[in-house]
Amino acid sequence: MTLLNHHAEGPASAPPLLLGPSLGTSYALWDDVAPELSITHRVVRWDLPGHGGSAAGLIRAGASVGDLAGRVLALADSLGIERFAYAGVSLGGAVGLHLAVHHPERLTSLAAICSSAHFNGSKPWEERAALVRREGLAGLADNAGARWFAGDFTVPRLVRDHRGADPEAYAACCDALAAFDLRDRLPEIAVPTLLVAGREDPATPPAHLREIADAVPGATLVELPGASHLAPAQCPKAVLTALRAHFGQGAHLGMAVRREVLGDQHVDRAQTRQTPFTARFQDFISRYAWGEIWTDPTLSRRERSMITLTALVAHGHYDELAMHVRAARRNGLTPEEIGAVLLQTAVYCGVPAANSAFATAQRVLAEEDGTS
Ligand SMILES: O=C(O)CC1=CCC(=O)O1
Repeated sequence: MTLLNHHAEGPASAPPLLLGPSLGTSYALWDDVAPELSITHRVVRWDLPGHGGSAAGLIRAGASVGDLAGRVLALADSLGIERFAYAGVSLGGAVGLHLAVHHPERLTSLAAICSSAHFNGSKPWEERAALVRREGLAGLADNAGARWFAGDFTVPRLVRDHRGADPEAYAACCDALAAFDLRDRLPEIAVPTLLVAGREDPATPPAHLREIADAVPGATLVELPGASHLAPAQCPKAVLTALRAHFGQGAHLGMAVRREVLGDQHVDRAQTRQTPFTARFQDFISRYAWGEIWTDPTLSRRERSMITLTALVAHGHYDELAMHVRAARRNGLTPEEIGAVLLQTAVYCGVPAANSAFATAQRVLAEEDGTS
């Protein structure tokens, strides 16, 4: 079966995240966002039928958003992806809402960006479909900037892709928008849902996203100043921040605990030194060590500090030990208690190891609070 054209990036073992485009665009809409998301996710972005590299024959006149969602599920199946997080812009977001209502077992999480549960009824889309079937896409592409972007901003590649889309396939996507209205079903959506609105979006203004946020239980709404309809292209950093917080909560929570235990100065320094080569490791540490282990309430942070100090002495990791002596003080251990832990390591890890550990800890404590 012919599949939607797509581009996959990120580790094959990472949690899958599918990204959907808006009408008239291609997956290039995600150029400034997807590579960053692919640090933690297996990102698959796809093209609408007749847009970008997808065959026009993948959609017919009178199509529905459900038909497009079916194409997305077929793509996921072909990649061996059973459950996935999903983010989509406008029509791509409508596909996400449809999946959340009709195929909730396939979704882990949803973000709808500059989208809506209805696109202002059928009339404007019937008119647009008729115009495109009659005259092609040149006229619409000429004024794409005003519909898509705030101010003088533009992305020539996206406007070119709009001009190059197949008119019949584009018109069939308009048919799908004309028939789309999911308002009554929104309260059924049970996956974690994020709505992102562009404050200056004339096509799907913030009120449309607020309507979804009000109806979907537990949904979060973020409004972006300076963004119009194609927020991922015009405000990629803000969109990235919102998506990261939504899809990577482990890392988010982990980062907060890491800052509490190791201090802002240390974490900021580690972040500044981060390179594309080390980014996945840093993210792994935040999610796993800090997001899962240090956040587990079974043991107190004081107890975890004692265990960590001992383990670091056992393996002779004295640089890490210095960092964790500081962390132990932040977690409430007194210099006397730290000394007692190190004394015990002399029994179980060996006197030379404890000797080096005392030297390291003494230096750190003297720097920290002049207690030694
Ligand atoms: O093309 C537009 O004017 C805006 C739009 C509506 C639905 C979509 O995907 O883009």
